[in-house]
Amino acid sequence: MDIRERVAKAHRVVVKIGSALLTNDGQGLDVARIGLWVAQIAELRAQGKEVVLVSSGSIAAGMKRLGFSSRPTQVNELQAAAAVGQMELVGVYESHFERHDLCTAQILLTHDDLSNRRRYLNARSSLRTLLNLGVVPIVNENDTVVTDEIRFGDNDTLGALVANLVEADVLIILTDQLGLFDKNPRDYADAKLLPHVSASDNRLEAMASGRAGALGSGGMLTKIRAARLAARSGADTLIASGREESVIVRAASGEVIGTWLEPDHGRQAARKLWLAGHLKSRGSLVLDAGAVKALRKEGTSLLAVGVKDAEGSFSRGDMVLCVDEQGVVVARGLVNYSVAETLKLLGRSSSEIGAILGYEGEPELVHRDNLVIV
Ligand SMILES: Nc1ncnc2c1ncn2[C@@H]1O[C@H](COP(=O)(O)OP(=O)(O)O)[C@@H](O)[C@H]1O
Ligand SMILES: N[C@@H](CCC(=O)OP(=O)(O)O)C(=O)O
Repeated sequence: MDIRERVAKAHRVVVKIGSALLTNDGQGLDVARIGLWVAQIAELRAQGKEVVLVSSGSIAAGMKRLGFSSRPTQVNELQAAAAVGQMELVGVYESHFERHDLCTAQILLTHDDLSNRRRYLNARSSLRTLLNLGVVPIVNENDTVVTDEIRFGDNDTLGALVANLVEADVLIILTDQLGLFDKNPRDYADAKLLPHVSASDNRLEAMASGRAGALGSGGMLTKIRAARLAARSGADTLIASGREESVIVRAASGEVIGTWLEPDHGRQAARKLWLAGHLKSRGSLVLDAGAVKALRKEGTSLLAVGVKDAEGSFSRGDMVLCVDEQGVVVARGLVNYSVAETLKLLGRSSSEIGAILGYEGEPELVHRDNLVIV
């Protein structure tokens, strides 16, 4: 099906609005423009679509309130700015949405919330309930409690994980550029806008310099990765300028207004989506060529016989990366044995596990149900 047709039929849309845009390049929250986006979201709701809003801006708004002239680098100052700014942010949204008779809800998430299976399922159920009740959930990272270990750091990733969580059809990422260019338009005047790309195209990274604007955090790189993550649940992603007239309504009708990043494979099962969203790993397993092939081509579990080395400080149940002998990540999964046990099992067959460890554990190092191919 053509992208226009597919997007126009979308029932569930996630809209992510970035810091650079929300704060009008550091001048405090752009209240008037927020009003325009809210009116467009209200229009989508009137068309019967469900919308989740992922909004940045708490740190930038808090910075202004607290009189910081640049984004703090210390975690405690970032946390303080976020706590102050989030109040203002949700206040502005709530008053705009109220004018359209729409109810909003604040959802603050951390990476830990989504990597813990029980909390992930709770977050999913709350979001779905709110959508069924006609509420517009407004999601941000819970910056006040995060430390580097457990933060997403950029809201593009959070937007994609929310798209996975609610199985959205479309993720719209609004930023301060017209879309994805073949090189950074801040640095190159001749950069060309790309209207359509495949989310999995591995040439995209090279086009996106990691450099973000003064207020944003991830630049285009995190937006491309977000599109790939969203593609796992079948969502089309649009990166577009939040300053274009009626951008949200036009985007949701499938208009080519920026860059569409299309999924090129089918929707993954819900449990695999949760695994794919597990972004922090505790170690890695080095696979031989036979194991790489078995995982990629045959979708098998990972057995110790195909593992040559193990690194890190993982315990049973932790997320580990499966890499090939050149260090390229092939898959990620939840491991059944600690690093100390894994090192004893390297290259050994499953039937030997009991004799080596002194107890009978699972025959696989990583079961295929707990494994996602990257
Ligand atoms: N190839 C590219 N195309 C467009 N923008 C790019 C590219 N490479 C890097 N960028 C930068 O990414 C920035 C947007 O990311 P960011 O500042 O994190 O915004 P946001 O707060 O909206 O997430 C742009 O202002 C631009 O300087
Ligand atoms: N959670 C942070 C947003 C982090 C951030 O700047 O993200 P992004 O808009 O993706 O560049 C905040 O509300 O300030």
